[in-house]
Amino acid sequence: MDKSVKILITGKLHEVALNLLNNQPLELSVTESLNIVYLPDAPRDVILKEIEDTNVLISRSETDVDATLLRAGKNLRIVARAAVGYGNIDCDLATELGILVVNTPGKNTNSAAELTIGLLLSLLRKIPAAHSSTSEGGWNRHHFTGTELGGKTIGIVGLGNVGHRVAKFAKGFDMNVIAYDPYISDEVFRRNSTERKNTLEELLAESDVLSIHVPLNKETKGMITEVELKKMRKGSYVLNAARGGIITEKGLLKTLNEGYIAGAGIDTFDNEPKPLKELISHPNVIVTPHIGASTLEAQYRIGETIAIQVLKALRGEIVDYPVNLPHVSLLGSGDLRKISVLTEKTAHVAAQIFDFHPSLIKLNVKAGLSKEDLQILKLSCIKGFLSHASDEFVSYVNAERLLSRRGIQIEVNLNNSTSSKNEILLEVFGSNANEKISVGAVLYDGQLERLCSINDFLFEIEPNGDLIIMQNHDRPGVIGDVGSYLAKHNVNIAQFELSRNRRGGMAMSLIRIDGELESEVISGLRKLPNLISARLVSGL
Ligand SMILES: NC(=O)c1ccc[n+]([C@@H]2O[C@H](COP(=O)([O-])OP(=O)(O)OC[C@H]3O[C@@H](n4cnc5c(N)ncnc54)[C@H](O)[C@@H]3O)[C@@H](O)[C@H]2O)c1
Ligand SMILES: O=C(O)[C@H](O)COP(=O)(O)O
Repeated sequence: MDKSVKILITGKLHEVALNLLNNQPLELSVTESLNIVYLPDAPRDVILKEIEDTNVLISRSETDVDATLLRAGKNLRIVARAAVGYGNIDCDLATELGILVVNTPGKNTNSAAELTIGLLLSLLRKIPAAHSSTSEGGWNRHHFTGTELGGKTIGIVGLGNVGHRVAKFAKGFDMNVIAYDPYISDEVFRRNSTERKNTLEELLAESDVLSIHVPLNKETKGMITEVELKKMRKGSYVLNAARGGIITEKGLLKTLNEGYIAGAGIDTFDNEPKPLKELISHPNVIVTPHIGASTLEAQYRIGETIAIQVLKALRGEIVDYPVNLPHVSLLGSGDLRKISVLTEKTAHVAAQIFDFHPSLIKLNVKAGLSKEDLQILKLSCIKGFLSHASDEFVSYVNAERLLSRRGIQIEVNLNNSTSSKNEILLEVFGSNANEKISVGAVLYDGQLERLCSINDFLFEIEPNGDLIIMQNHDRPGVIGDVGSYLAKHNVNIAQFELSRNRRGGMAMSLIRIDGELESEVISGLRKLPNLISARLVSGL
């Protein structure tokens, strides 16, 4: 079977990304071979064809990762946006399909903020027009009289990474900086020494320059129309290096034509790569072709980050910049990662040993973790539990959604303990009082994993490879019969653990085997004398 992972890249990436993917560093190496298909600027029909057997898509703003593309990507597991804005990705559908979306926030902040200031200086000092005129032999010193930045007020909409950096640069030019961002605390405004405006209207009324730095989404689409622009003072300027569509181009063009807005600097448009002709050719408009992130430095940082995100995700590790991983604080803690892996394995065992319809899962964890960490354990538990029973791809992304669709509740309890022995007890309940199973596991010293109980039976077995779980009457000869039977079928036993409730009573055995087991071997095992049940627990 071909185990290679196909990575389709549809935007231009810095070579550092390709180098990292091609020569994975030891600590990030993945077991599967990677088949990297690099098609920057590929037309849509080519992408639609290539996506069919793609597992990882790495894209930039020119690729619309819409429902058509996502649904065509039957094997798609990761969409990696090599930048910040993911308005061009149908994240809801990606979540529904269990596809992880990652991006690289903060890696192009400086470049986008510098371009914004570049547009502002160009606009107020008429640099592009002065350059064209002078390079054509003109010397029109009076025609190019401009306006200073110093003393003017810049109104920033969205005081996130880029907005905050633009504010910092603007202060360097002695501008007054005001900002509108209802989603951040007063503390952030204080830290940035930026004056908060509680409404967009207030901000518009006081700004000489309006600079947009919000993401494009349902709320921000069309948030600045002709009406909002007319709330600014006549002769004001507008900058948009965030996303086309936040300012309506029709409204902007109208106010420019009326001479109400004195000029605009625009890097991002409604219809890229074919923006509105009247807007880009307007004499008071300065335009660039969405190059806010296009610097060597930003592209290096983005390339490095996106390759690492993809490798981490392929290794099943927690990524640093998930877009659609719900409520998970971004964790790097080794202990948490190891406990979550063991939780997933414990849930995977539990999912293979009950004979009733589960209605409630209780995950009890004894470890030195914080309350926030419980979310990742919860997702690991669901992932381990459902991946056995579901044909759907179960990931950290869609785990909660898939569980609730099955009507199963989950409860996670933490007993905070700083002991070197971390304990996991997973209980699964059905709707009748007698329907309950439990599986316990322990992580010793942050590294030694052991499965330590199933219901009332105690063990100490490594949860790796395939396990046979067998119940039998505690009578002489059972172990011998099972050993000979497995040997006859060429099955090598790596570990055998027997536990019984009382002498001559019931016993349970866990047998860790090397290699894979044919299902007929398990059926045959069940027919041995004194055997009550035998199941194979695989995929650990
Ligand atoms: N031109 C380019 O090449 C380029 C480069 C980088 C970023 N961008 C774009 O710039 C935008 C900002 O990027 P960022 O890295 O600063 O993102 P960010 O997430 O750090 O900041 C966005 C800010 O907008 C605020 N916000 C959201 N909705 C708002 C609303 N309705 N009203 C007011 N504030 C609101 C958020 O609270 C947040 O503080 C994004 O759209 C991004 O795609 C463009
Ligand atoms: O959202 C972003 O980060 C910028 O718009 C840059 O996107 P791009 O470099 O993929 O065009």
